Amino acid sequence: MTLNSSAAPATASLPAFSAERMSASVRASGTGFRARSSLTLSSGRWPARAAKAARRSKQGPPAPLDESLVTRKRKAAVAVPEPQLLADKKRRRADLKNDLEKPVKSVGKKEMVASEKGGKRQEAIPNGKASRKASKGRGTGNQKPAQEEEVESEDEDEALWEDESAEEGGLDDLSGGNIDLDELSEDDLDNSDTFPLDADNFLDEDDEEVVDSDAEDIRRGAHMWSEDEDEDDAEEKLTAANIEGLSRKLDTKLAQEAEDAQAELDDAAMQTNIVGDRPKVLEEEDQDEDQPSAHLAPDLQLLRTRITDTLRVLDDMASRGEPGRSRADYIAQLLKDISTYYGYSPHLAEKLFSLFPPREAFAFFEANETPRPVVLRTNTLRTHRRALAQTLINRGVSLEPVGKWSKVGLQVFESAVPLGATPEYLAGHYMLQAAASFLPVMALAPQEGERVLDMAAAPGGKTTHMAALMHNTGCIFANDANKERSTALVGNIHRLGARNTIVCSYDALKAFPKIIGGFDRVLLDAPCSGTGVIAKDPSVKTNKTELDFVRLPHMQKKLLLAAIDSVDHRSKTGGYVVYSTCSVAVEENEEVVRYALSRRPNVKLMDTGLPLGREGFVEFRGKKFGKEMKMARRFYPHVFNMDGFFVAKLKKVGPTPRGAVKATGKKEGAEDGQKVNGGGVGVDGEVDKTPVGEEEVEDDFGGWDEDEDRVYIERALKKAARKKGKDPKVVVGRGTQNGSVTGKVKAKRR
Ligand SMILES: C[S@@+](CC[C@H](N)C(=O)[O-])C[C@H]1O[C@@H](n2cnc3c(N)ncnc32)[C@H](O)[C@@H]1O
Repeated sequence: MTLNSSAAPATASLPAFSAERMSASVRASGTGFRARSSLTLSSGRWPARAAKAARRSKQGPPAPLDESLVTRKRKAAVAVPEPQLLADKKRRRADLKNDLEKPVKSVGKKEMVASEKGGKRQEAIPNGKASRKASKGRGTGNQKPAQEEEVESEDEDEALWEDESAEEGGLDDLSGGNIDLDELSEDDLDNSDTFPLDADNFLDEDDEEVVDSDAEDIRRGAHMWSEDEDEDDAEEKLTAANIEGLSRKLDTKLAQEAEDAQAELDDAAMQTNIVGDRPKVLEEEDQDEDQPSAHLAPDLQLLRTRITDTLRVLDDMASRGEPGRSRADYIAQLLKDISTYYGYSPHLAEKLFSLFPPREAFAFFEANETPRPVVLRTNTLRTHRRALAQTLINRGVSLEPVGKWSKVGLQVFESAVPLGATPEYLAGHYMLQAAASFLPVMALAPQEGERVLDMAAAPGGKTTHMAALMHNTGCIFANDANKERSTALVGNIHRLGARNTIVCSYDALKAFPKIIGGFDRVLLDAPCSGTGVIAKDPSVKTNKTELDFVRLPHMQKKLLLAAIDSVDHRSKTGGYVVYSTCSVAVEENEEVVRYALSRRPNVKLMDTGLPLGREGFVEFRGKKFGKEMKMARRFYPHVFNMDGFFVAKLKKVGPTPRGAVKATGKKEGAEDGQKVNGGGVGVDGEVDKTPVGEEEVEDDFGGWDEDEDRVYIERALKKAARKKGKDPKVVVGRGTQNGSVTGKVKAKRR
C-alpha cells in the first residue's frame, strides 16, 4: 500500500514544503506526554509503511477526552498561561482529584483563612485533626497523587506507540531539543478553541479493533469522514481508523474513570450517612466581620473543600443539613465560595450560578477553568477535510474529525507545528475556529446564489464558512463596525479565497436596512459579554458590570430588529435570520429574542436544525419566553466541551406592520413587554401572533422612514448640484416634488 502523491492534492498546490528530511522530538512539557520520532521524507513519495509508522511514532496518541487530562496537554501545547495562573489551575485540578478521595469534613469560616507566621503561610484551623486527616488522605490515599498518575499514563502512551513502531520495522529514535508548541498567533488563537465532548463523537467498539487495518476498521474510519468525500485511499482511511480507535480506547478509559469517581463519591456519601455526619459548612450567623481573620486571603484548598461539602449537603438536605438551616442558607454560602474560589465578581457569579442546579453550576465554573480544545474548520473552497487531515498528520499534527455533526471540523490533539503558520494555513486550507462558532452558520444554512448579510462579521470565521457553503456564488455582505477588526476580516476573506463577499464597515444600526436591505438571510452574531468564553478570556469574570448586562441587551435588541427588517420576507429560498451570541446570559439571549418577537409579529421562531445543544429557556426567574423558545439552542462548556453559545433561528413570514418601528413613540430596544400594533408580548411573555394583513404594509424592509429618507436624498441632490455648479435649492425643489425621487430610489433598492 503506498501513499501516492496524487492522494495529497492539498500539498501539491502549496508553497513549496521541501522537507526533504525532517526529524523531530516532541515534548509537550508539563503535559506528561512524550512522543519521539524521526522520519525521512522523500518529497511526495513516502513509503507507506514508514509513513504510517512515522505518523504513529511522531504524532503520539490523541489526548484522552477526559477534560482534566486533555486540557493539561492542550494547555501546554497551545497557550501557556501566566505562571501564577498556571499554578492556581494546577492546584485546582489537584483539588478536584483530592475531592474524590476524602470523606466529608466540616469547615467553618475560621478555617477559611490563612495567617502569615514568620513569613510562612499557616492555616488557621481550630480543628487541626480534621486538617491533618485531610492532607494525609491526599498524600496517602489509595489513589496515587496526580503527578504520579500523569507519569504512569505517559509511560503507557509511549509503550503503545513504541511497540507499534517496532512492529513496523522501526525508525530511528532520535531525541532532540524540546519544541515549543506555543507559537500560534494571537489572531488565530482568538478563534481557536472548542470541541464537543459528546458521546456522539465517538464510536463504542472495543479498542482491540483500534489499530487494525482490517476492512471493518477502514469502514468505520471512513464513516467518520464526509460522505461526499472520495473514499478510495485505504491508507488515509487507516489513519482515520487509527485515530478514531485511539480516541475510542481513551473514551472507554474516561468512562471507567468517571464510573470509579462516582463510586467513590457514593461511597463517601454512604459513609457520611452511616455515621450520621452533618458537615458544618455554614458560617456562624454572628461571625464578626471585624475580626482580623476576616480580612485575610482565603485558603483556596479549604474553600474548595467547603464547596464540595456544601454540594453534598444540598444533594441530601434531610440527612446532611444542619438543623435550623435552610437550603437557601447553603446556596448563599456556596455561591459566595464559588465567587471567591474562581475569582468572579459576585453579581456575575450569581447570574451564571442561577442558570443551573448547584452541582451543574459547579461543573460549569470548573469547565471555565480549562481551555476548550483546538479545532479547525476545513475550507472546502480550497481543499477537502480528508486531504487536509492527511497533510497535517504528515506534519505531526494529531487530529480527528470533530464529530459526526460537522463535515468540516477537525479537532487537534497535539501539534508539532504552529497551526497558525503552516503552509496549509497560509494557503487558506483551514480556519482556526471554535467548534461552537460553526453552529450559527449551520443553522443559517445559506444557499447558493442567495444574498446574505453577515451583520457583525469580523474577523470572518462565519463569513468564510458561509462563502464555502454557498460555493462562492451569490453575494455576502460582510459588515463590521470596527474598522481594525475589519482588516482581519478582509485578510481572512482573501486567505480563504471567498470571492462572493463585499466587506463594509458600518454601524449596522445605521446601515441596515437603511442603506441596503432585502436579503435572503441575515446572520447576527452579536457583540456580547462573552460569558460563554470565560476559559478563553478570564477577564470577563470581573470586568463585566451589571450595567453591561443592561447596555448590551439593549444594543442586541436593536441589532436584531435591524436584522429582521433587512430580510426579504418574499425570498423564494430564504427569509431567515439567525441570532447568536457567545454568552450564556439569559438577558442577552432569550430576552433579546422574545423582545424581537414582541416587536415584530411578522417573525416566528424556527427549529435551528442543529443536531446538538440544549433547548432555550421557556421561562427564567418568573419571566416567560413562550414554548417556542425551546427551539433555540444553548451550548455549555461543561456539557459539550464547547464555548458557551446561544443560537436562535427566525423566519420572517410577512412584511413588517406599519408603525411597528416607532409604535410606542420611544426608541427601539428601550423596554420590554409592550404591545405593538396589536401583536407582541405581554408582561406574561405570551407572544401574540395575530397575522399581519397586507394592507398594513409600510414597505419591504419594515422600519423604513420616508421623512428621514427624504432628508438623505435632498442632501445628496444638493451636494451633486453644488458639484455641477448649479443652485442646490432649485434642484432639490424639483427633485423631491411629489416624492418622485424617493419613489425611484425605493424601486431601485428592491
Ligand atoms: C461576536 S463578534 C463577531 C464575530 C464574527 N461573526 C466571526 O465569526 O468571526 C461581534 C462583532 O460585532 C461588531 N460590532 C459591534 N457593534 C456593532 C455594530 N453596531 N454594527 C456592526 N458591528 C458591530 C464588533 O466589532 C465585533 O467584531
